Amino acid sequence: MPLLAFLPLLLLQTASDTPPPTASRPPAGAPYAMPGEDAVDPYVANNANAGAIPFKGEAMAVAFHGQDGIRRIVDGFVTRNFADPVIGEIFQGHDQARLRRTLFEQFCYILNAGCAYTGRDMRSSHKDLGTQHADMNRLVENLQKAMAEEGVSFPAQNRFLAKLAPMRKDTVDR
Ligand code: HEM
Repeated sequence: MPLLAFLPLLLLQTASDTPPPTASRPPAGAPYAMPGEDAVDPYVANNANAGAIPFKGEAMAVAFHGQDGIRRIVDGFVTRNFADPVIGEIFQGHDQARLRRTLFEQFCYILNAGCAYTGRDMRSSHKDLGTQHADMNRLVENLQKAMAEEGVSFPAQNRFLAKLAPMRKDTVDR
């Protein structure tokens, strides 16, 4: 009987709960930089900055082993890029902590694994890097190695790379 007495209260509380944040928009007032990261010039956070429309459904998130898998892939990818004998130099002096966070958000958002992207758009974040097509190819190889290490299937790897491919025009100079 006492339990029944609480029932309306419980129902009322559930109904008035605010909906959970969705992957469709960044949290309001998303900060430009998180603690432990370098300051950056102000910009408007928007999922559109991620540069691609997310996959629909859960298949790609599952293929990448959810947020934990995406985190491992991004960590492997960033570590490889900074240590790379060919393109590593381009990354030196850039904020590795920020890159790990924003790349994770971007991949997670595009793979529809439940994140919002709060980083900068691809054109403005790459405008002063002077990267070339060969650098991009090398970067893609590093991503392929990181995805293979996580055990992502080749079809799923290729679907993801096809989503990123159009960003070449914004991230590469010539
Ligand atoms: C599809 C291609 C690419 C994607 C999706 C991508 C993604 C990103 C993201 C999400 C950021 C962080 C943005 C922010 O700080 O708010 C970033 C920054 C950066 N990217 Fe890329 N990137 C791509 C191509 C490249 C290439 C080809 C290179 C060089 C080989 C490169 C080097 C860098 C560097 C050095 C930064 C740090 C810039 C800074 O500190 O201001 N990226 N990239």
